[in-house]
Amino acid sequence: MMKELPRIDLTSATPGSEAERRAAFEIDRACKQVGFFTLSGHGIAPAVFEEAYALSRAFFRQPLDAKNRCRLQSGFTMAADDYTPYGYSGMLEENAYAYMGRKGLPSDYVEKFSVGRLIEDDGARLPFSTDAEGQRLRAALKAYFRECEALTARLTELFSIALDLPRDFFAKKTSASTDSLRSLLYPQLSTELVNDQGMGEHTDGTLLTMLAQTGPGIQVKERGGSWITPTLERRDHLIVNIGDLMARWSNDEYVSTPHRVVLSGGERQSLAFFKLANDDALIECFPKFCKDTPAKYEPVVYKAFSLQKMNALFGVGDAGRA
Ligand SMILES: O=C(O)CCC(=O)C(=O)O
Ligand SMILES: [Fe+2]
Repeated sequence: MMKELPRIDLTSATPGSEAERRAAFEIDRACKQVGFFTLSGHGIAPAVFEEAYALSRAFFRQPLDAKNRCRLQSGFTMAADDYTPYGYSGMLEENAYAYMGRKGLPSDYVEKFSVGRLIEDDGARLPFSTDAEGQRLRAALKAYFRECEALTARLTELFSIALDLPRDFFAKKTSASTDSLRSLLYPQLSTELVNDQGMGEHTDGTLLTMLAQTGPGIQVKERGGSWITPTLERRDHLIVNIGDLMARWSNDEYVSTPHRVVLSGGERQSLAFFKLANDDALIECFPKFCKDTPAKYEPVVYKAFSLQKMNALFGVGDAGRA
């Protein structure tokens, strides 16, 4: 039984180096085994994480009516089917089980503040407060978002090496993806709460997810069914997992592993970055994984693949929202 996640260190993994090939091979193995690994040596400065945590925490500490002013009216930025959320969402507003199409299960004890690619445009109208604190939060989340974009670009190059694909394969498939970043605050477990569910068991719909955390809380269900609680040696290390999109693309050779968050003795913050694909990207079994075995899935355009899940989460169609 696995106790900890595989660890990948990128310190010497410069493009073209032997260390890069080794890291690609280790990532490949981790994705087949558990679909999760921890990441160090990635080059994001500790201060970038700490700014994002500190300013998010200051935001969440405000009274509810101040936080409620930082919501998008529609909940979304553009058309009704554009599910890039921006701004605040409160405790028990979302339900990770519903996202999985499972009805009647408890909602999540977590507060979130979300941004997407529009954060890179300083002129974009986004639901931050206009005071100095609001603008500092915006700058901190922008800085972290940009680091996440750069790092996932590097990680997807490692995937392309592992998968015998051209180095720029994923860059082309993700050039206009509606990636998002969510800053999360989980409350301390207390007798006022009806359960210890920070986030119900789910898989991510993503290509990749990168998670930073201030302390343990996420639990990963390994293939045997037992739960691993990963710990990080340092607050600037990351937990990376692949999502349903990568699982499907790899003919399920890579696993999109269920995970959940359990509340405990202290408050916990996390930063979750979700890397997606272009709406028109064709998701068709990587040649490496359908040489000897037939492709399990029909080719699908990413937009069609993702809408089904998002409709369930946001209560469109019959999946409902708890
Ligand atoms: O906050 C965490 O630790 C996990 C969040 C997560 O799994 C998600 O948002 O999909
Ligand atoms: Fe998740």
